[in-house]
Amino acid sequence: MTDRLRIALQKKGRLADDSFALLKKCGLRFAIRGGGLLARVKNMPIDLLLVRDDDIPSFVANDAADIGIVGENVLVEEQLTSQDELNANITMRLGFSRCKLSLAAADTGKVQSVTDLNGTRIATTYPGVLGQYLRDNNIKAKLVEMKGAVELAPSIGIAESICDLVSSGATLEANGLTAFKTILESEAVLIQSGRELSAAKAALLDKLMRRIDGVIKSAETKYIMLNAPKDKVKAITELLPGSDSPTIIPLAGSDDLVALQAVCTENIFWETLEDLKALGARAILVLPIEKMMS
Ligand SMILES: Nc1ncnc2c1ncn2[C@@H]1O[C@H](COP(=O)(O)OP(=O)(O)OP(=O)(O)O)[C@@H](O)[C@H]1O
Ligand SMILES: O=P(O)(O)OC[C@H]1O[C@H](OP(=O)(O)OP(=O)(O)O)[C@H](O)[C@@H]1O
Ligand SMILES: [Mg+2]
Repeated sequence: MTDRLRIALQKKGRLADDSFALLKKCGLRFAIRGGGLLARVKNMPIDLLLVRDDDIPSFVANDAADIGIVGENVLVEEQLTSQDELNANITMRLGFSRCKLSLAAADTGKVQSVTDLNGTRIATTYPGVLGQYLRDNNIKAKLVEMKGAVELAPSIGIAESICDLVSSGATLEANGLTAFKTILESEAVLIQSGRELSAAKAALLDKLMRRIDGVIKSAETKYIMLNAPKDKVKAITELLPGSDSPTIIPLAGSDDLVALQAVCTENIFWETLEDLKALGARAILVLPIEKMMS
């Protein structure tokens, strides 16, 4: 096999754009064109394999790709349904494409909670995860497997409830359904097999993972600058999320005010700014951080 690191990515769909954006923020230069199934990264020995998301775990497990980006839901489903043990595991959580795999039913139907599921039919595209949940909870129900549009199942009379992905809840609402139990929480994950990589690929993967880590951290991290009364510095510092040692600088021409600057590793909400202001902080600036490496 070549010494270029091969990354399997979803070609088109809910994961695709965020996966491409993440790699671009890590400094990879590539262009995704119409029908291409393989994209070469111009400035690093990396190839991108562009495929359906369902194929990503098995491609990684079978050495068609070194790593992949896929929804945790798809990985777990493949782990539970593949004939042999799937040689693909999570190396890193990526924090985007967050969704839940939930059980849902119509408000007016006979299924309102988990205890009503015995003897009913549940429509799903996740027979592996749902089957495992039912076995673990000793529930006997019939699975109706569908390839998509699962939310339609109750209204067309082929199931009393469904088990499908929920994010905003808009699709459930549009179909008159309400979720009553989450059985899996999911986000995009970086996956890898247990096979050893060549030294060159391992070093490249290490570098890529450090950059991904930096991109994820910097997305949440902010730099805050403000002027504060000297006697309120301690109270103000305690309000700053995820910041332990701010820089304090004297302000020219002022004995009672100082400038305070700090890196906050968590999001700063409007409420925090209002609380800072109430403590006497002024000229508050919150700035994004483009890159970070610790
Ligand atoms: N509404 C949603 N909000 C956020 N993430 C979602 C949502 N729906 C799905 N996802 C995540 O994105 C992944 C891909 O979803 P998508 O709908 O693009 O899959 P697909 O139709 O199976 O695509 P493919 O054509 O690649 O097989 C899902 O497996 C899940 O992890
Ligand atoms: O809670 P919501 O924000 O409404 O999202 C949930 C919907 O999103 C996904 O489908 P998608 O729109 O990707 O369509 P598909 O299943 O046909 O690919 C999922 O299968 C749900 O139907
Ligand atoms: Mg798919």
